[in-house]
Amino acid sequence: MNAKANTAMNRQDFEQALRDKGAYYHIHHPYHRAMYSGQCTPEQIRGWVANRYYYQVRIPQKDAAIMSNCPDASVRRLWLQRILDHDGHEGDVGGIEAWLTLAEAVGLSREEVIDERHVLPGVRFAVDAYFNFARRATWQEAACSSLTELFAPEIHQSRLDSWPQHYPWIEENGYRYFRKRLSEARRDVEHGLAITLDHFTTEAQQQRAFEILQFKLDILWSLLDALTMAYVHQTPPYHTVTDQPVWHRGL
Ligand SMILES: O=C(O)c1cc(C(=O)O)c2c(n1)C(=O)C(=O)c1cc(C(=O)O)[nH]c1-2
Repeated sequence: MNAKANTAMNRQDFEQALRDKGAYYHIHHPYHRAMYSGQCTPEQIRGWVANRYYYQVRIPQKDAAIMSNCPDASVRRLWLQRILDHDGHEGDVGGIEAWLTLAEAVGLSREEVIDERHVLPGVRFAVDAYFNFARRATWQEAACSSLTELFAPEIHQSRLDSWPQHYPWIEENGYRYFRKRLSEARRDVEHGLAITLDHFTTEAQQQRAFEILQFKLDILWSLLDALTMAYVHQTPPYHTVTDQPVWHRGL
């Protein structure tokens, strides 16, 4: 037998190893833990919602980038649904609009969210790293990077279970986004996972898949680190020299 035996995991073990990466999901970040244990101030909730808006608007652009790199129409036909989920279509205002409803429900104005004045540079850089990866990676690698969605239904559910009781000042209609994502994320991940299990079949490829998934976990964690500096430690960028939000609003 060839001395260089294939030590790749079988499909089932590979899927389990990808799922095990959930140990590093941002559900465990102190900022999230504080949010669903009721320890956040209204300002901290608003800061998270206003900054996460940048993720919301970038996600469909990211998905369009993946589609532009994918020559397979049958994959594109399914992937397209992600863009419709966020941008909306007849009968559904879409996730970006639902996020703006959440923003208003927590006391932000649409205007201050849409103009991205609250988006911290660290958040922008983290989200843009995801977008830029999707642009330059193969569509299979980019699909793999979406697999943090394996863990997303649990985080949306944890907000639905805990926020209304801890934060009675948040208007009920704000929760629609989280409810909407419960089924959408499950459907997305079925597709993303099938692509990943089909494509990453050698040991080296599977190691690459773990690295890609860790990259995405790093993005989500870094986003919350930036929020922690600004809204928990009260040390936003340039705090040693000014209390003004002088950072750029995106180029
Ligand atoms: O609220 C969250 O914690 C969270 C996490 C993630 C994720 O794991 O990337 C997504 C979402 N939400 C989400 O709402 C969403 O639409 C989404 C799309 C994607 C993706 O990578 O394509 N991730 C996520």
